[in-house]
Amino acid sequence: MTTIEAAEPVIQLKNLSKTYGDFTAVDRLNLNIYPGEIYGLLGPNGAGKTTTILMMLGLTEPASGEALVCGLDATRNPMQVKRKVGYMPDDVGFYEDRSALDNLVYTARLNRIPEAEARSRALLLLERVGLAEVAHKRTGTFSRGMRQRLGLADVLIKNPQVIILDEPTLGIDPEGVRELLALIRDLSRNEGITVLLSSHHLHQVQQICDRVGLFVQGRLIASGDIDTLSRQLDGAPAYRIELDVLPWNESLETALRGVDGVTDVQLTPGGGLSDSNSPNAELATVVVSGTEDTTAGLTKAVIDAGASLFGVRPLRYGLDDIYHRYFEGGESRERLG
Ligand SMILES: Nc1ncnc2c1ncn2[C@@H]1O[C@H](COP(=O)(O)OP(=O)(O)OP(=O)(O)O)[C@@H](O)[C@H]1O
Repeated sequence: MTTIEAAEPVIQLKNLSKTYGDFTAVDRLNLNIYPGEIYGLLGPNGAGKTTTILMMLGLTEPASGEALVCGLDATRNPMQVKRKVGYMPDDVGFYEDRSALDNLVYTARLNRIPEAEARSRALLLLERVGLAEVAHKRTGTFSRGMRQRLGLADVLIKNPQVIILDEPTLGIDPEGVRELLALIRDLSRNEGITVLLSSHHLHQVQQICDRVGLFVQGRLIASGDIDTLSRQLDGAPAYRIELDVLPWNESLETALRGVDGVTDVQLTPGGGLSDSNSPNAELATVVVSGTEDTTAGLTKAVIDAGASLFGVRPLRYGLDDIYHRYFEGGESRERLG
């Protein structure tokens, strides 16, 4: 158990299911999200992300199971949950003919924040999300990126413990995405806010989330940090290490294959580099896959074989690799289920 997991979860989903007629949109979902975490719910369109979020907010009733948010059952206490949770839907609505400031003050009023405090808080938040200069402009003139930043200010006005963001980066240009993600990360790190965000953008999720859940056809097929996810890859080797060695021969290959934890050794095609000290010899670059970090064993094997080691580079699986393996491999998905 990590330190973060020693704390009480802020969000606890227990065997949560949702059906529409015969169709199961969310299937026995179990998930804990801990204080201050940024958790990414990652999945393709129709996977059930929005339905799950709506159940956490008490906006749609589960067929079975429980959604506890800040210790409250969301289905039974939607109003109390609403006070503690800021929710930003994928398309945030504002009064288009009113200014950014007016919109925020209006939300503050709805949340029973006293008038004087509402205005100062709104101005502070506009500053925080980089919209201070357009505070008095009508939101109808705002770009998608500006609207999302205003949406973030809008959910923050009531000082929530948790923010839930549904596809927050949808339709924003790359620079806008970068700014919004930096802002979300900053909020989490500096203010201890717990963040759940849904997305189908792998790279974005990978940049800011502490943990990620892969959601497919209503089921969470894997959850964890990037390293844990890669280890869960249905027995596939989680570690790859690139080595530059000289000379490359069969006995060195056998030695490397014999190291504990090694599952494969592949010579990189065209990976040979000239060694400046012996121009006639070529450095070989090999990729060694394994179920664990085999660096120490590989280094020893190269030296014991009388060869020279010129480079060792760990290659990590990106979330992209992981995502595609899960999403493409129907067969392995079955086995995981
Ligand atoms: N009110 C509804 N009635 C019937 N089916 C629904 C309803 N709401 C959602 N669904 C279905 O449930 C499944 C999950 O939908 P959901 O919107 O939760 O997915 P999602 O992962 O959020 O996808 P997206 O990224 O497209 O929003 C989809 O197949 C959708 O068609």
